Amino acid sequence: MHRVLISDPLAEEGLRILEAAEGIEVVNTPGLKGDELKSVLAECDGVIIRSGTTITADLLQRPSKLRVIVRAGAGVDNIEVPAATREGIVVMNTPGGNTLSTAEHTIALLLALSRHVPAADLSLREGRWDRKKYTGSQLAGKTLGVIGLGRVGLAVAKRAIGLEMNILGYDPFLSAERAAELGIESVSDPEDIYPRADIVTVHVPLGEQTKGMVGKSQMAKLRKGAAVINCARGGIVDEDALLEALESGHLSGAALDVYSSEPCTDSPLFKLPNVVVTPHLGASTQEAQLNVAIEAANLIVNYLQKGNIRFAVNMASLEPSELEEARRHLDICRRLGLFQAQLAKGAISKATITYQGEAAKKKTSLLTTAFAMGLLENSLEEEVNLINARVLAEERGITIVEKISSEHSDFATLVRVEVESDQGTTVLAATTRGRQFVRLVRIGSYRLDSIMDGTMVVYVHQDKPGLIGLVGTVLGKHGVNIAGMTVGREVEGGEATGILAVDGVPCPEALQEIRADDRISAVHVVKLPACGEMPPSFG
Ligand SMILES: NC(=O)C1=CN([C@@H]2O[C@H](COP(=O)(O)OP(=O)(O)OC[C@H]3O[C@@H](n4cnc5c(N)ncnc54)[C@H](O)[C@@H]3O)[C@@H](O)[C@H]2O)C=CC1
Ligand SMILES: O=C(O)CCC(=O)C(=O)O
Repeated sequence: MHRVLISDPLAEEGLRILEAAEGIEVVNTPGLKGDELKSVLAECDGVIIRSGTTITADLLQRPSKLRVIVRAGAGVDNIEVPAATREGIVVMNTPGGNTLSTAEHTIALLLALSRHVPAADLSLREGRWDRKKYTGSQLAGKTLGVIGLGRVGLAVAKRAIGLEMNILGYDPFLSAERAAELGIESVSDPEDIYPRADIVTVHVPLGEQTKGMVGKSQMAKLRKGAAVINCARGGIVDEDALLEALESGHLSGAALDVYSSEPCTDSPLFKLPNVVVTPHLGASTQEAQLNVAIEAANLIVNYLQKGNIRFAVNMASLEPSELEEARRHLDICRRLGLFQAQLAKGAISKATITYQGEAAKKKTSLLTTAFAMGLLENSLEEEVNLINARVLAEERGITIVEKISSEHSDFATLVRVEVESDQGTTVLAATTRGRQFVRLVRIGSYRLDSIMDGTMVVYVHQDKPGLIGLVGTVLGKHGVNIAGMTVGREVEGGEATGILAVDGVPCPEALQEIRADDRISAVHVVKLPACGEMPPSFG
């Protein structure tokens, strides 16, 4: 049974999906905080949050069962994503479900601001017929500066074009050509927006680079009488600088849906009549809440039931069909990692993974993570998975380099790994056989062909008659049955490598006896999962 905590209010339709899902137990207790939240989280496999819950590193500390965090919404700034990644917890969001509602709310604030709707409303309710005081400004013909032209920013721009506004935009990922097609004049430096805009609206995620991006110097560049809207995240517009610019009369107004600390019920900005405020309502429509709740519920159910990952913010997402396609290669890479970990001597400092043929066309960053997972999974106390393996490798000073080779090889698909340690370099290469088997086709300079399955005895010996028999005899004497054998050599009479697939794990005495023969220079036992056996994160 997988337990899922709902820690913020979620639309009924999402709850119903969770309750109907097989093997899912729902813990619907919005509003938990501090230690109580931590102890409930530790007993849950997954959690669905909105903006009311902040997931800190402390809440994620092991021991905890938590494997997945789903944000029913777009912004993940209320989750310490690097800490989740470190603990192997996948973080997913539901982008798109609340885009239109948030864009509409931005337009609502834009209109309310330009026509003083909240102040005029209050004044009339208080018995004043003040028509002159609330003379506004027309939006048609004005310039709206849009910073961040992703889903919400573009939807805002499209709607503002409908209001006959001119749009000046900046987003590092939107080309000038595409912007022009959409009727947006794009600039290559956001600083160019401020002197030309009548109103600036931000639609970027909150992060190191965007925190305070509309600050004192940007406000100074704005024309006198300009206005600012923040419907993205508190802190992107510097609240102190905004207050100063409004109080000095340099800015004519501001509209805010989000605050640097939430909930926020007391701010000097709330005392200014030319500031329109709402309590983080951008996504608060029935439609948006329905969309994100259904999407969040489906994401968590599919992950917990089938291992499917979509909209992950801390790993490459794979559609179920892509995952099915990638599984064989994930399996090759993890097995190479497991093999390397048992073969390489000394402290590993670098691993270079080269993809050739079919492998080169896959999501290689994910395959590389599968290799790192295999390399570390038997050495560390903590769970190593497709989310945290690269971070854990980095933490241990292992540099992982990924290469794509267009060279022709004898195999339709080939993954080669070269692991460097303080005691030398180990090279392995593998390919597939059929849908289920992984074939090791190279160890160091030896070419061979061995199925990477179960327990294997790998030894390096002089290429002389009788040595394979000797190893077999010793293993037989110690009750170890040999199920298969492969030998690879460079030149006749030189050194060769043998791999025996064995039915049991040889005891230390048997290995000692084999090592005692000075014609055998190395013996290793490598234990791999049975063919086809894969971890849950491979789907
Ligand atoms: N008020 C509310 O209730 C809601 C607020 N939001 C906020 O709006 C933000 C945007 O949401 P979406 O449009 O769905 O995200 P998105 O990911 O589709 O768009 C964000 C855009 O910002 C751009 N960007 C990033 N750094 C930038 C920078 N330094 N300068 C200019 N552009 C930059 C990105 O290239 C991207 O195109 C979210 O991160 C969230 O914080 C989203 C939904 C509801
Ligand atoms: O959860 C909410 O209602 C807020 C939505 C939001 O801010 C987001 O999706 O980023």
